Amino acid sequence: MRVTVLGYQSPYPGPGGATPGYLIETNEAKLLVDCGSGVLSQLGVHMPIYELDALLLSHYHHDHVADVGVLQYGLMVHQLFGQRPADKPLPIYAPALPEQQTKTLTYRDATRFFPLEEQSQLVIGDVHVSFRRTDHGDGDPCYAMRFVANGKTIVYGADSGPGTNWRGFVDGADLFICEGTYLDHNRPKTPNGHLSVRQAAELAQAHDCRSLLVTHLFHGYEESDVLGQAEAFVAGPVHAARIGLQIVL
Ligand SMILES: O=c1ccn([C@@H]2O[C@@H]3COP(=O)(O)O[C@H]3[C@H]2O)c(=O)[nH]1
Repeated sequence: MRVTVLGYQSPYPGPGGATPGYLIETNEAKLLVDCGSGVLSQLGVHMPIYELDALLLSHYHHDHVADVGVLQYGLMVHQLFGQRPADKPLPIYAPALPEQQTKTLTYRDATRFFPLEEQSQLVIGDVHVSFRRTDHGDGDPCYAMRFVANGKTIVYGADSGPGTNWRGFVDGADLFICEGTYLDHNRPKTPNGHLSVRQAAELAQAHDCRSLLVTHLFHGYEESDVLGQAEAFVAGPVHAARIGLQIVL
C-alpha cells in the first residue's frame, strides 16, 4: 500500500495548502480518503481524478468535505469526455448521519452515496476497510478507518479526541495516521474532540504501532516542533504530514 498526503491542514488551508485528504493506492484500488479544501488540485498531481475507485469520508466537517462538489463536477465532465464510463458513478462511502448532509452525495451519474455505520465492512479491490467511531463532533458520527491489504494495515484516525476507544482497532498498525491538532502551547485545558501531537505519539506508542504520521496540523506549525513533541513514539519512524509526502508499506 502507498499513502500520499494530499492535504493535512486544519481548520483552513494555508497559502498553497490543503485541508485533509489522503490517497491510498494498492495494485487493485485507488481510494481517496476525505476530500478537504485544495485536495482535488493535489490529487491531479498524482493521477487523473477519473481513475478513482472510491471516496471515503470520515465526517462532514468542512475541512474534510469542502472539495466534494467540485470532484462531482469533475467526474461528470470526464464522463461527458468519455474518460470514465457514464454508468460508473464513483461510490462515496460516508456516515449515514446527519441525513441532511448525505443528500448531495449522489449526483447525477457522477457519484453515488453509500451509508456507513460503525459495523460496516467494505472490500474495494484488494483492500478491506473497517470503521470505529471516534470522540469527535457534537453528536454526529466521525469514523476512523482501518485499511488492510497485502498483509499491511493502515489506520486513519480521522478527527479524534482522547475519549476514542482504540482497543482492537489500531493495535499493531503498520502506519497510524493520527491527528495532532495542537502543540503544547495551544492545547486546550478541556478536551474538545482533538488530540495534541504529544497525545498522538503517546497513543501510537501505547498501541504498538509500527510507524506514525501526525496530521490535521495548523499550517503555521514548524515541522521541527511537531517532530519534537512526538518524542514519545519510539517504536518506528515518525512523519509530520506535508503535502506530497508518500509512505510505502
Ligand atoms: O478549539 C478549537 C476548535 C476548533 N479548532 C479547529 O477548527 C476545526 C473545526 O473542524 P475540525 O473539527 O475538523 O478541526 C478543527 C480544528 O482544526 C481548533 O483548532 N481549536
